[in-house]
Amino acid sequence: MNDTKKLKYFVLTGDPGVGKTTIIKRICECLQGKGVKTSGIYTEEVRTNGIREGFDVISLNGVKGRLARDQRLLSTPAKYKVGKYGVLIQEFENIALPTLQKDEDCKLCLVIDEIGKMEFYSIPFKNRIKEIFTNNSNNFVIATIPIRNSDPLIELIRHHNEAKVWVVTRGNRNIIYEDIVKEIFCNILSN
Ligand SMILES: Nc1ncnc2c1ncn2[C@@H]1O[C@H](COP(=O)(O)OP(=O)(O)OP(=O)(O)O)[C@@H](O)[C@H]1O
Repeated sequence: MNDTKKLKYFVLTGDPGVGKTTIIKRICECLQGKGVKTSGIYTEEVRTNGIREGFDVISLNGVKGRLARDQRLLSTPAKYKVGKYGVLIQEFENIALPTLQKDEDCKLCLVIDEIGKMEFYSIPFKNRIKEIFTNNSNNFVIATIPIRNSDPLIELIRHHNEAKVWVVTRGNRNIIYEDIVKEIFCNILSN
């Protein structure tokens, strides 16, 4: 029997640093090139002389802020930490939240790379994610989630009946892009 399930959520997971953000950027370029409206965020490692200092959050329209930094680089200790990194919630929210506004008038593709422990220290962000994955909007979503079991909301996303999840590996990261794009267009065009 054919699987005719309608998909709204296109989710990537995989080990840290395997290439998820790189794939999402390619997908966004492709969607934008075909006239699909996109909005959202990427997160990226920040390294100096090869040493990881933290992570930035970058909106699709190029506005950048800090998501987390090595505590030793912060003048004021952060309230929330993940490993050695202090999470800069306000800076993250300033960039991320405006990009994830409701937009019911058109077929918008929201891009959320990533939905994880650091980001969930922001309650407004977590609430918005919950809303995105539990309401009935027109929006499509491309998101990344951690490979390991974590927050119940992340597990809801992983097992959502309107989601397809791809596990990115070093073996498939150069070819998986085509399958994801095909699936997205199949669902966007048939909606
Ligand atoms: N297909 C690829 N071939 C070679 N190098 C790659 C490929 N994809 C990504 N990389 C490199 O691997 C590094 C990590 O890539 P990327 O940030 O996309 O991974 P990620 O899974 O999103 O990481 P994170 O878990 O930190 O979010 C980058 O330096 C990137 O240039």
